[in-house]
Order: sequence, then C-alpha cells, then structure tokens
Amino acid sequence: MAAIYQAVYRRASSLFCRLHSTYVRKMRYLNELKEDDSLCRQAQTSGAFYLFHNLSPFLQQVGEKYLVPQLSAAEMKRILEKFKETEQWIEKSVLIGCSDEHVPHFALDLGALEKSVIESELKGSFTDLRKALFVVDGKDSPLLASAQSLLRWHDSHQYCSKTGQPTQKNIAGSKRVCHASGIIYYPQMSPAVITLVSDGSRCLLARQPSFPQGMYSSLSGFCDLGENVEETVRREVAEEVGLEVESLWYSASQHWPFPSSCLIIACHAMVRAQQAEISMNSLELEEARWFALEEIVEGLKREPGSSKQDDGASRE
Ligand SMILES: NC(=O)c1ccc[n+]([C@@H]2O[C@H](COP(=O)([O-])OP(=O)(O)OC[C@H]3O[C@@H](n4cnc5c(N)ncnc54)[C@H](O)[C@@H]3O)[C@@H](O)[C@H]2O)c1
Ligand SMILES: [Mg+2]
Repeated sequence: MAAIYQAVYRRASSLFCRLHSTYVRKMRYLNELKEDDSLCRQAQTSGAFYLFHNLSPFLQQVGEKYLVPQLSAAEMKRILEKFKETEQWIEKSVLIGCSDEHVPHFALDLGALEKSVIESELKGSFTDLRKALFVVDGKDSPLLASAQSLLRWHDSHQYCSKTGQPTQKNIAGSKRVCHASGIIYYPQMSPAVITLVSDGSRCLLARQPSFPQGMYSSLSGFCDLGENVEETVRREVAEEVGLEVESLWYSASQHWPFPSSCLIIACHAMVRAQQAEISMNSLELEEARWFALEEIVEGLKREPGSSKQDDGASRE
C-alpha cells in the first residue's frame, strides 16, 4: 500500500514540476514563505543575506567592478558573534526574493552595529544607494532598490498609528501587526507618473532646483488620491508647464526608491503644436523648455558625471 502511495506521490510531484515553470514554482515558494512564519524561520538558516547599514547597501569593489555580495547564514553568524550579538538578529531580516533553486534572499540592516568593523571584516563599504545604483551591475539595481524600500518601511512603521503600541513584523517582513488593535500594516508605495510631452516634433524637458548641473528630465508627479493615471498626467502637465494634454499613452513602469518607495508609471503625452507655449510653475521647476531631436541625441552622447556636480547625490 505504502509503495502505491509513494508511486502516486512521485507521479504527482513530477507532474507539478512539469506543469509549472521555474518562475511559477519560485513565486509559489516565496508566497509560502510570506504566509508561514516557521517555514520562513527555517529558510533563514540556509538563506543568503544582503547587508545594509542605515539603508546604505554593502558593496565590494573588485577591480573596476562593484559587486553586491551575498553572505551565507554561517557568515552572518560569524559577523554577529564578533559583536557578541545573538543570531536573533537574523530575524530582523526581510525576505526580498529567491534563486531559481529556491535559496531564499534576505536583506538585513546592521545600522545599530559599528560600520567600520563590518567594513574591514568583510572588505567592502556601505555606499549611499543613489551612488550604488550608478556603479553596480544593472541586474542588481532593482534588488537594492526594493530591499532598501522594504527596510525603510519597517524602520518607519515600528508603531501603530492608531494605538501608539509597537508593531511586530512577520518573519518574512511582508507585513506588521499591532496586537493591541489587530491592525495589519502592509508595505506601502506611492504611485507617481513620469511623462515625456511632445508637440509632434520636439519634446519637453525640465529641471528641478535639486537636480545636478546639466540634468534635465521629463515631467513627473505623484498621483493624488482618487486619480487614475491619465488624470495625474493631465494635471501634472497643466500644473508644472501650463499645457493641456491632447492624448496620452502608457509606456513602462518601475519601482523607484526615492524619496521613498514609489511605483513610477511612464507615459507619452501629446500637446497641440499651435498651443505649445510653456508657462512654467517656478515653485516646482527651475527651467522647462522644448528640445529638438538633434539636441536630445547630442545630450545622450554626454558621459554621466561629465558635468562638475553630477555625482548623482542630489538626483531625484
Ligand atoms: N527618474 C527621473 O529622472 C526622475 C525625475 C524626476 C522625478 N522623479 C521621481 O518622480 C517622483 C515624483 O517627483 P516630483 O518631485 O516630480 O513630484 P511632484 O511634482 O508631485 O512634487 C513633489 C511634491 O509633491 C508632494 N507629494 C505628494 N504626494 C507625495 C508622496 N507620496 N511622496 C512625496 N511627496 C509627495 C510633496 O509636497 C512634494 O514636495 C519622485 O519619486 C521622484 O523621485 C524621477
Ligand atoms: Mg514634479
């Protein structure tokens, strides 16, 4: 009987593997880790850890490259022992993904421990996220951005906004609960739009006062409560440059960690060439003007950092 059961089980598991792609199995596994504290606690013992210090990610320079190292649970234990800290620290970490082989990835902020000791122990440095995003491999950027956003959210949601009592995170860090009121808090992000406005032959770019010298960007703005994406694009273009959008369409979207977690929705918008006179809102913008295609092509040829203040430090 047991042999039949085993055969049926093996057949069912191989069917599951064949029916579901690596991606589907990975997403289901991550979802299980978020829902099941004991499974996630177990996963931490074999996980890989990305380190942060006061929200700055840990990088290692190898030759010209900047790597984002993953530490094993054993290496984490060794580092924490240096500080006479217990492994309980590991429970402060948050789940940020997993490999195709289901090795779970966690992020942990060691901001309460001496930065220089960790840096010299691990031969690397904690680097401001804006600078890190300019130097790491492109595939690591989304990971650093979303890990920092999640760590930032936990750091600023330690207390229930209704009762004032401490909130507790689940092991994965996908939510926090106030046990006094039963309120569950989920990580938040703010939707925002970024819009390339065109009059058919030129496109409109602008500068905020905080931008590094020489940097222009398309218009952006946060969605107001109750607005859809189209309404936000029309309002922001009207508010910032005094133009009426005639038509618009969605282009792409990405998570953006500044000033804190945003979902940036990129759109194209057209205005009538006959009504393209800019009336800039100088409370928000320092400069806004139309650019011809040749100017954009020329500008894109410039190396990042070629202007004196362009270190990305004040970039939005
Ligand atoms: N990638 C880029 O080139 C680029 C360029 C510009 C802006 N951005 C991003 O676009 C987003 C919108 O930026 P913006 O400055 O144009 O917005 P904005 O035009 O809506 O103006 C910012 C102001 O909106 C208010 N605001 C409303 N909701 C807010 C929220 N959830 N968070 C913070 N402020 C809020 C604040 O008063 C803030 O000063 C930001 O995340 C910014 O970092 C990206
Ligand atoms: Mg704006």
